[in-house]
Amino acid sequence: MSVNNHLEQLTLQLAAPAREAMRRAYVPYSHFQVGAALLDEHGHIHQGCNVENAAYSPCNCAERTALFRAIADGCAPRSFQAILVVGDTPGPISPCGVCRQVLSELCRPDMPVIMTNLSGASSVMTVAELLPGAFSVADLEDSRSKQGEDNV
Ligand SMILES: O=c1ccn([C@H]2C[C@H](O)[C@@H](CO)O2)c(=O)[nH]1
Ligand SMILES: [Zn+2]
Repeated sequence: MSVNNHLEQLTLQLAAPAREAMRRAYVPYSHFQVGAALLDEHGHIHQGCNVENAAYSPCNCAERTALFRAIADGCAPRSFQAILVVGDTPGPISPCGVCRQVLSELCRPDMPVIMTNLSGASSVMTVAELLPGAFSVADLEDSRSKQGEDNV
């Protein structure tokens, strides 16, 4: 299967579950519903919607809801095949910086992120393309090894 054909198949498979999740968004403040559908290595789909809060900062985006749900349900980090996100945006929805950081930790760098809107616009970027130079565990290791040296 060609790369484009594969992405079309993923889009067909994930668009409806993402839209279904979008309708469950809890958004009394922004009134902006977002849905996500995350495909795991076994072919199971984990849905996510945004969940807001009166204190604003605890708001959780649809992408992170799907990722955290999947991890809580026992999926291994970096085992996912693809995520599709949908919002009522003029063009394909763009994941926020926090979600890009979480995607970079929990998904493989080459995993496709399919960004769509309700009119059918769609664009695809890999996790690495969405956040080049992400802060990662490798950055922590360096500081940890230096701490280890200080402690001896
Ligand atoms: O990719 C995105 C962008 C925004 N939101 C949410 C966060 C907030 O609840 C609302 C408005 O920013 O949309 C998402 O869930 N995903
Ligand atoms: Zn986000």
